[in-house]
Amino acid sequence: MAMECVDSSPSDLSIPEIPAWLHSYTIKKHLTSYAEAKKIKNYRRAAHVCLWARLEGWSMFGRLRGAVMMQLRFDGTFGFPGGLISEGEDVVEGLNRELMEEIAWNPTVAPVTWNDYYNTQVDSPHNLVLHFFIKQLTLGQFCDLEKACPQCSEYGKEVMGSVRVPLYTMHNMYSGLPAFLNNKFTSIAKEQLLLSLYHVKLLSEEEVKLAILHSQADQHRLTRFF
Ligand SMILES: O=c1[nH]cnc2c1ncn2[C@H]1C[C@H](O)[C@@H](COP(=O)(O)OP(=O)(O)O)O1
Repeated sequence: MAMECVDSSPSDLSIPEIPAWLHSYTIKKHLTSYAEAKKIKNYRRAAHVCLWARLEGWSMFGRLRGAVMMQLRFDGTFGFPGGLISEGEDVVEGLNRELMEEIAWNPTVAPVTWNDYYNTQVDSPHNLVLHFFIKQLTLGQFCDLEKACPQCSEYGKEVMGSVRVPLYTMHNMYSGLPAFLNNKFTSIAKEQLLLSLYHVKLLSEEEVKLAILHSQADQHRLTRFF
């Protein structure tokens, strides 16, 4: 018997416009509205969130603009916190539950809500609907969360730790964000990272383009070398 699905989503969820140059690089799966995604049968649903905070200042490596959280997963890839939504579970409730398990998130402090919804992509080969959220925290909340992460129930199991994404590019034009982009990411997490950085204006169009270009340039150098 099919289980009744709880759904607290508002009827007017819209998808933010993605400029063509970014779309071609970041939208690797079928982009769809939340309403359309709800009609898809026999797919599992997952929800992940980019948690970030604004941060002014400089380090010895470059300008600090913000703190963006990703996590090293059990399989050695990077991804955003979140996970599979149980059958019949509301997406936002399921996401907050996953965050409690994976990063010791306290949903009473700053719950992820539908106001943080960003978009939905359908991963057909894997029968997965991927909902993505972007949530801004205060820097204090972000730092508290970083400290709490190792206390989560999945620490050392599904989650090997949280990381801050380096948002600067160093003088060699590779170290920092371009090098980070050459890590292995799960599913569409790398594309979601670039979308998030552009969407919340932590990076300009030019900076996103350069980060992509410099990460690719290094791959080509390595290919030539070997
Ligand atoms: O960060 C991500 N962005 C997009 N899709 C992702 C991300 N992390 C995982 N995924 C995909 C690939 C996985 O098979 C499913 C389920 O996610 P996961 O976090 O592994 O789920 P559980 O924690 O095991 O519930 O989503």
